[in-house]
Amino acid sequence: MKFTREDIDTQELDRRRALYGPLTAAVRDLVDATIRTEVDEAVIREVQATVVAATAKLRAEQIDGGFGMRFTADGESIAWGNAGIGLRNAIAPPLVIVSDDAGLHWTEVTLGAAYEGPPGLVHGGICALVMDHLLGTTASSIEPRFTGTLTLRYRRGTPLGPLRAEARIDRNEGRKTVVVGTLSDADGVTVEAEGIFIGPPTPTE
Ligand SMILES: CCCCCCCCCCCC(=O)SCCNC(=O)CCNC(=O)[C@H](O)C(C)(C)COP(=O)(O)OP(=O)(O)OC[C@H]1O[C@@H](n2cnc3c(N)ncnc32)[C@H](O)[C@@H]1OP(=O)(O)O
Repeated sequence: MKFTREDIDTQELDRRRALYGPLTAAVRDLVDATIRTEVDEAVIREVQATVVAATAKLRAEQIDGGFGMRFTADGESIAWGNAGIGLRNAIAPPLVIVSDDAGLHWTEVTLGAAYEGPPGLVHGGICALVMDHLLGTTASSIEPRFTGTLTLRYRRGTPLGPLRAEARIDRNEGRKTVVVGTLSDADGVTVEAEGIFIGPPTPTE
């Protein structure tokens, strides 16, 4: 697994956020526009050439493989390629996860046309992505945990649009943490989730 240390201070981190965040937002918007556009064929071809040229510019200097997870000297994590939260990943919704002192973790996110499965509804795999990441973050609030088993019950279709997901730890069993959660729209729960998240063995195991 690719964990590296990035020797930068908060100011530099903020500078990079301000640089890459708007680029990612623009690409995300491009994805949405590509799905929904109804412009003329000539314009489509012109835009394609522009996008290909822009991609070639970004490709001029690239890292190998995925972005990995980097940590600053202050211990702040930079998971900018992550499919759920990545600041540099236009595929990520992106999720912003918050928590309270009582252990509730939640995220409010709007999923648009790029996340469609059945017409007008969120793709089931995207619901799983949201719940996996939220439940995994909840499980990892004390120490890192990886998804062992994720069980979802799709109670009804999840409409595209604004959604809220919540999670909390149900119980800890040694290095297993069981987390439960829900995904909801304005009318209530659409998906129930339970996950078993597993930490690395302790040195005595
Ligand atoms: C810094 C970053 C964080 C930052 C936080 C970021 C949050 C990220 C959220 C996203 C999380 C992900 O997507 S993670 C990516 C998806 N997940 C993965 O790739 C994990 C792939 N699987 C594995 O690496 C492994 O199978 C593990 C780690 C899950 C388990 O391997 P292991 O450690 O060898 O486990 P093992 O000794 O056999 O078993 C330990 C105990 O767990 C149980 N167990 C084992 N596997 C499973 C399983 N799949 N489902 C249920 N239970 C299981 C066993 O019965 C046993 O229970 P008992 O006998 O003790 O009762």
